[in-house]
Amino acid sequence: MAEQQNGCTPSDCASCAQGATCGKKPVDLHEPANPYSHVNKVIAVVSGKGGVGKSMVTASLARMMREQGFSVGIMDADITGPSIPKMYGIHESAKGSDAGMFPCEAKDGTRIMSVNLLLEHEEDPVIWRGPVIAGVVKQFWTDVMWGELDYLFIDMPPGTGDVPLTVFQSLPVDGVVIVTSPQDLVRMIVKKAYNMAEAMHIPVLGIVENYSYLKCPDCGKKISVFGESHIDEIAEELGVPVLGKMPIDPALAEAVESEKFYESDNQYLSGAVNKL
Ligand SMILES: Nc1ncnc2c1ncn2[C@@H]1O[C@H](COP(=O)(O)OP(=O)(O)OP(=O)(O)O)[C@@H](O)[C@H]1O
Repeated sequence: MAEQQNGCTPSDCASCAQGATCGKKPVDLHEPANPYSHVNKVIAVVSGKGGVGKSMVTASLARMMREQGFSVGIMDADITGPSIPKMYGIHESAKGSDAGMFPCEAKDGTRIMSVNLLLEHEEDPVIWRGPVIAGVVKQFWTDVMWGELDYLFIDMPPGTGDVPLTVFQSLPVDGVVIVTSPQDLVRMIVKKAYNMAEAMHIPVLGIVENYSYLKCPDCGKKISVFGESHIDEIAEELGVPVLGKMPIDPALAEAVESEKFYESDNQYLSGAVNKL
């Protein structure tokens, strides 16, 4: 897992000849959860680049698990581009007590924390430097009272910068879901995300392809808007499952636009239920 320094893990140390004397023993950088949080599984949703619909996939996975009867939270770690609260029609401010901050609860019971719930006006831009942003994400773990959760999904900012690094090092992430779209650079981009997770010793649970195709409303033909998909080959090469292929679906876009994602019923990822 993320207990590493100089590329070593505790299990590496156990079998290393220098294990007893090495001054570079792994340091556990994990931050403690808020005492009022009991989270069973933490899943980070990542993408190697922006614009692939990562928030859509995060919320879709959360919805799916919610529909299965699990208690679910979403941590919106995309601090400079938060979109989760609006998808669920949440515009209020998060409340707090001496013990920490309460996540806001969506109409389907999904608990949400996002920087937008802490800003005076939700249109205010977040103009903070990387370390400050990373610190806020850490606080979403240490200071938020998530309560009992079966799943906490983290909507990560795109790429492999400060925030993903902080999340992987500081939070007990159980697995990563990689989101991508069927475009030319996809092989390289997926591999970047995969390699980052591997470097942090976090298992990749699978890949979701978004914008896979568009179904013609008249004849039902599938149109590959962004080119032919290569996700099956890439997933096989990496030895990870494809959790689903999501088409461009106007019903999903409408659920976001109308801020009623809590009503959306996305079947495209149903194959992922047993893999999370
Ligand atoms: N499969 C889809 N079908 C229809 N609309 C989609 C789909 N995926 C995403 N969208 C829409 O595209 C827009 C951008 O999606 P989203 O907010 O998830 O991207 P994002 O999280 O900003 O992407 P990234 O974080 O990768 O830059 C949203 O308005 C969303 O409703």
